[in-house]
Amino acid sequence: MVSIPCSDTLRDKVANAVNHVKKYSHPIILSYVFEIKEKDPLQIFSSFQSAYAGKRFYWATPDRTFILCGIGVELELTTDKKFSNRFFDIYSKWKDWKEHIQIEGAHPIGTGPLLFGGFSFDPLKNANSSKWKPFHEARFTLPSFMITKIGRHTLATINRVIQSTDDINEIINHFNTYEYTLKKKNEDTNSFLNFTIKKESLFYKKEWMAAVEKATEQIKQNRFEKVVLAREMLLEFEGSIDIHYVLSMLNEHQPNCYLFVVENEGKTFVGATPERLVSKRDQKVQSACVAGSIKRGKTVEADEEYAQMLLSDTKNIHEHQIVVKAIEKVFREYCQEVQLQNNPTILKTPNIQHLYTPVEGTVKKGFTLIDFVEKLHPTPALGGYPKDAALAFIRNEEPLERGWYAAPVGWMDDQDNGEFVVAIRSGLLDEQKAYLYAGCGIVGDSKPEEEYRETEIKFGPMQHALGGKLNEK
Ligand SMILES: C=C(O[C@@H]1C=C(C(=O)O)C=C[C@H]1O)C(=O)O
Ligand SMILES: [Mg+2]
Repeated sequence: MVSIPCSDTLRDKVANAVNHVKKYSHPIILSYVFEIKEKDPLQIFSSFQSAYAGKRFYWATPDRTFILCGIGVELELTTDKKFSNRFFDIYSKWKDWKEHIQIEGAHPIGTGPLLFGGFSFDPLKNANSSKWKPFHEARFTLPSFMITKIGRHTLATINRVIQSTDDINEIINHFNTYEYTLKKKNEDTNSFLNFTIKKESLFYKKEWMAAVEKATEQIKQNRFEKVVLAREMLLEFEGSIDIHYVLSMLNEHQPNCYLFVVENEGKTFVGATPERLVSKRDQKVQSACVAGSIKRGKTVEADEEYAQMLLSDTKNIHEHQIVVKAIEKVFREYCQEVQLQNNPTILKTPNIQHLYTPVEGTVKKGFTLIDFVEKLHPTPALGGYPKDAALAFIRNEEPLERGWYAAPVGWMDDQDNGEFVVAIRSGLLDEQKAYLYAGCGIVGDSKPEEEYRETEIKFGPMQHALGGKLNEK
């Protein structure tokens, strides 16, 4: 098992790093990667609750074969730039840092210095509250240390930003302390539901239904083809929400979904989404068209019947094809080879089933992960089509602030690998309050009552993880 080198070698590395800082007048990120005994990242997440609450992140892929658990904030990059500039501003800040990174130890993709964070859905939406303010238009952090689970392997990364004025002994101490912390046995942590829902508020039902009606009229007048309208639910609690409990519930009850948690001091954005926006590993990029929905059946037969109904439903197919067309267009432009199947299949999560078309490609030289994020977001699965007309409609008619809901959340490393999901089936936890979000794609033949029912199903996973009911199937 590889470990942090003995202190003499470590001293040399640190001295080298300090020289680099002086030579280039720029701080450096020194990153150590080493394998540790198999550990449960959920347990690690919770064992740092008291010392690092507000400074953690968590990420798991739908099959849970790739998990990140980040602790502490070594570096924070934020931007309040509007439009596409929020993407490129973050990218250029990270690019500056990329010239000043030293990594020690074998570091497979997903280890070493990587940023975790996300972007706002729409910087042009007027914010009437300060609910999302600490999240900025984009915010990414480099963790002080991180656990990466790849299959059965558990790797640890310790990062340190070294400034020219830093003391060498203190830096060495940083690495040794975290190495000790990561290797020691974690206490078993179980959390129990010790917070209960006091009040559930749903806002603006009438206004929302009217907005759906208005959208269908405008679609029939060919002003646009599709728009996604979302709703907000506020849950108020007796006792403080325990994020470890919520995450454990999502982990257990939402297989087939990505898990993400972004802590930001007192606020936490958390969700279990089935929808990948884009992943890039070396030159391979993947995205997914997820749009068109139907409930789960109570029996295997009923479930299959619903799936077949969805696969042949013209309204849902139309809703889905708009997304396929838009994502395919981006891939054809930015990739040299594109693979996608002609017809959607079914993606099932415990609460709902969706039409699903995965898209894959090999990126053309010169395009980056952030280029894809910028160009894809929001896909017509979350915004609509055409993009600008749909966004304008959402801005004017949707009675809520989306913040980071339905926006890209994920990670990126220094070699342009990374993955972003579409942050749906999610909520913003703020002490004794949780704001949950759910939306649905409106097309010409959408019926307000049916779409309303679809959002109720989509609130289900977060409601349940917070101690509320699991939607009846
Ligand atoms: C907007 C949401 O979901 C999106 C809308 C869907 C639909 O309308 O069929 C399906 C999947 C998602 O792309 C949400 O869950 O909040
Ligand atoms: Mg729908």
